[in-house]
Amino acid sequence: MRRTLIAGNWKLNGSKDSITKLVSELTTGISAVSNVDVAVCSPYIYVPFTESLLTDSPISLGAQDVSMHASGAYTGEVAAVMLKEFSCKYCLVGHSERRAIHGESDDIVVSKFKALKVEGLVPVLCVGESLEDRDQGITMSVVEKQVMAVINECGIDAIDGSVIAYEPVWAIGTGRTASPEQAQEVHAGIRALLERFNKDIAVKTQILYGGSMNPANASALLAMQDIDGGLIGGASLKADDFLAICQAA
Ligand SMILES: O=C[C@H](O)COP(=O)(O)O
Repeated sequence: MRRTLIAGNWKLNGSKDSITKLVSELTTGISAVSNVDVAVCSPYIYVPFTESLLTDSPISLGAQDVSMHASGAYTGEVAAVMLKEFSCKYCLVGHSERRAIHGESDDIVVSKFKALKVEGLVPVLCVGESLEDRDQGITMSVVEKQVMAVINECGIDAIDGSVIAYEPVWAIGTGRTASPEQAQEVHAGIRALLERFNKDIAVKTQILYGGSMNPANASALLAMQDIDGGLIGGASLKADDFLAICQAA
């Protein structure tokens, strides 16, 4: 049986003060949550600070991005081995904001995915279609292409121990959520794709939904058969909302 994972993506938000308050509220409230894996993905600069605040907490730490390189003359980059040194368990790769704003291609996403696997971090591979893609009826082929980029280069075994997050671009930060049925259809499609290569890995892999998930819609989304958790943006910045989503799971 797959465990549920609720991961907060703080994006470019926070300060020492606000993170101290948020993590304090989360670590207090998390005792009421059971049978759910919970993680927060901090901005790089606050990773060590967040690590110290999470000491002895069941909440795992994650990062939002990683360099495809292990070391060297890559100004401004942060390597997977560095994230590991500060207890990051998870790291996002291929978030739509990085694909769209920073021009990250599938090739770059795959290289980052590989860099994380080398260091034993859990990549959270983000995939999803734009509104235009959905209107053209090509949602599944867009998502399959993004997942296949990793399988073609790294092999299906690399998906084992990784997480996939389906995030329709049109639902991110817009308040517009995919309906549970729309999300389930894509999640089932992703699982069917994995199953073509390896049934066990398909059954084991956690597939998260992301895109305006909040306390009001979380239960219905998380009740769907192939939705194994959430990647939460805006609502992860408010402890009450994030904890309510964890409880809904
Ligand atoms: O990584 C999180 C997603 O981009 C969802 O963000 P959101 O919950 O603010 O829509």
